[in-house]
Amino acid sequence: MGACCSIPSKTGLHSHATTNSGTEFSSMTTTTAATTSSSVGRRSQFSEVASECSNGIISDSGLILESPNLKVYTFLDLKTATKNFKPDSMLGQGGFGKVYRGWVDAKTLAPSKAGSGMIVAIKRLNSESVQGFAEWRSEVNFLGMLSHPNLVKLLGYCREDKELLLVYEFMPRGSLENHLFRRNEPFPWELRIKIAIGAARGLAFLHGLQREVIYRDFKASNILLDSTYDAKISDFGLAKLGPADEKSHVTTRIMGTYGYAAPEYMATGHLYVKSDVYAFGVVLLEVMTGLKAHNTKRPRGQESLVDWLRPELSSKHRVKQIMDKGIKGQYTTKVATEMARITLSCIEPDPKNRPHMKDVVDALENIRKLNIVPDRSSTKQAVASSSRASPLHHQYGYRAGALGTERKKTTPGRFGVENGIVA
Ligand SMILES: Nc1ncnc2c1ncn2[C@@H]1O[C@H](COP(=O)(O)OP(=O)(O)OP(=O)(O)O)[C@@H](O)[C@H]1O
Repeated sequence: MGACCSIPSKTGLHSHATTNSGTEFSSMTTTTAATTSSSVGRRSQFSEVASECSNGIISDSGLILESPNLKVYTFLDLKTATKNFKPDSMLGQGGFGKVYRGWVDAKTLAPSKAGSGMIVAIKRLNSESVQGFAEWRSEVNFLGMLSHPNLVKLLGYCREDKELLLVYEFMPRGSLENHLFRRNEPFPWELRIKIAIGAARGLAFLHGLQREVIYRDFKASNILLDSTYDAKISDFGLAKLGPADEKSHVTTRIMGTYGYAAPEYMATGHLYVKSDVYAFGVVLLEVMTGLKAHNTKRPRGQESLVDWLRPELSSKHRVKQIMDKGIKGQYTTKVATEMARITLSCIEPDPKNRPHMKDVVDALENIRKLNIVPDRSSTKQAVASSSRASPLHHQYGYRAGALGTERKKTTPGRFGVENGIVA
């Protein structure tokens, strides 16, 4: 019930002229009537779970919305909100476009002048991107319907001629990737485990729906952080509805990010819910070591973090050697070995042997409770300094990982049709 009532209703906010023109999207959110009728069909894609409440269905502390409560913006609205996409308001850049800081009215979500109202993140997709429309539509379909404390909130969208934009709640502490790899000070263990638990809860929610959602692109750069480092999964561009009936997998074009994609998916195109569990295990390995999932700058044989370090995870002694040196003293040996155990199970080559995300959540929560280190002052100091540092001023350069140095500014390469590498 709490989750239900905490979701603010934005019914009636579709006041701007709708600009949808494409047939694929035209039935989605154009008018209240259309929204209601189309959303009934869409809701059934997900499930008939748990109890109903006034604006949706509650499921595992999340909510499947009755209708997508999204505001439709014009391109001019979003130009105004971002000061004409001024370069200095850019928050980051991904494979499909740039993300800008913008301002909207906190109540109506109407665009406002910089400095008044609330900050939002506005993603503007590259107009030349072939894959862009499909990703944009997937984001609107999934994030428009699902609501959970560990999924980033989509507030609205714009589609006008070739312009495709998405408006999200602003996540002031950026992504886990920024903290793990792009800053000079090591990121504290307590925050790493807190974030891992939050992200695991988000995935568990998706996997717990009656018609499961396979996220398909789980990675550190898609875990965004609010002001208190609560994690929210963003970027549903590659998400897929899980198999219908008794099937175990869906077969799909191979797309994702090097280093995170599960071996069975890379080899066959068969995508399982457990393929997400594999990617989650890769993120856990990054969290433990402070090293990137895939880095072509590492020596031969070490490019793939999993291939390189998987053998180390089953030895208590060797696990200590691979932990990020920067956070020494912030966790106990027991914690490191338990982390290694759960990581190893997530990256099992056979998807059947990987745990369910809800079990991963439980395991991580237990690990968090286990971590009674003798002297917590180093952790407290590290947390305080991490909280003081502004996430909006990422320092680029080098930082020490456990086993060497990792160059900061390299986003793991995405693959798929967009850049022509289809396995
Ligand atoms: N809601 C948000 N609040 C604050 N910053 C954001 C938000 N969404 C994205 N960003 C910033 O923009 C960057 C780019 O995000 P985006 O989702 O486009 O790409 P990515 O996940 O980094 O890479 P890829 O597109 O290759 O998967 C993020 O790393 C983050 O720093």
